[in-house]
Amino acid sequence: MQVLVHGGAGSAPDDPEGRQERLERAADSGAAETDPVDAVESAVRVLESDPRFNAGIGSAVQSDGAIRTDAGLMTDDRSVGAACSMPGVERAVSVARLVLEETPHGFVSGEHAVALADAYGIETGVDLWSDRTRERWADLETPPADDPRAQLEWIRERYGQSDSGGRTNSDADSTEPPADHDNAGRGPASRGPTDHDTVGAVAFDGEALAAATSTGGRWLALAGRVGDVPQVGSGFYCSPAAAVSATGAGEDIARVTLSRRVARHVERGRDADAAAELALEEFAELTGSTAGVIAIDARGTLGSAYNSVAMQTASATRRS
Ligand SMILES: NC(=O)C[C@H](N)C(=O)O
Repeated sequence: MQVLVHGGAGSAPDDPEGRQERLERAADSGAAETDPVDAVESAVRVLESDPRFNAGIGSAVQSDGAIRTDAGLMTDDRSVGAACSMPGVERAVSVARLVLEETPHGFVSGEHAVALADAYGIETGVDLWSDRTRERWADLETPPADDPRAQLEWIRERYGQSDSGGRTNSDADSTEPPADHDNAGRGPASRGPTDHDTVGAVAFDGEALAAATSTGGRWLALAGRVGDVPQVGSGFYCSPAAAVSATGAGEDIARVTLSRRVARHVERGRDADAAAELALEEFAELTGSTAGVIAIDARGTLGSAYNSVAMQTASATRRS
């Protein structure tokens, strides 16, 4: 089994070594499985349970103060499962798998996805807050949780343009270096320190492929916002040619269906690495935005590309 994982495209992360270790552990855990679906689920779960990543525990907080998780999973026979907007669900990837395996649907949302998870024994009601997200949220002057207009006003200037500390665009561009100075002067989508950290995995056992992506979305997003991650072809995709997982500015990834683009380039003859590079170039040209992708093709070639400051990846291979 070959497994490649990512820990999100974005700014330079805190504790890169600790995160890298966890990514290696996730890849190893996936490679120990004998089925690619088990492999991507297992790898993603290792990352969802780690508060340093924006998936499961430690996920981003939406404008009403709630944390909602999203995930998508796909196999090379084009079976798809996705679930979104799930408060209290750490193992979003397992709910995506449940949708794929147990329902005639491809995508289930919100309270119904949570109820479905609960009915099938996936833990719900989990406290997804980490110390880091609690502190960051407490530092913000937040709008009333029951006023969507006030929330929209509040996020309008902040979403994708400032970090979770609420600095404005002009603050971030000022000569005074912000705390996360690694981000200063970069594209808007790279500024939020917790805007990276979405997680994903792709796996290949020599015959079959699978892809999965899981996230808490992005900081300073309107309550109920759903990004690319659970949208098939955008945050994840798998065809007989390649399995792909994407990360980055979700609205921009979705409008160019970034993951599908990578698989299409493999279908037309490129290997996973060249396909990832090419799709990301197209993405950057079309949107001017920031993202990253990982991919594995049906020859077992691994690929990755990103145009953010950082995107950590890890891979593992285990012969069965
Ligand atoms: N960090 C991320 O990758 C965020 C994710 N793509 C979203 O927009 O929800």
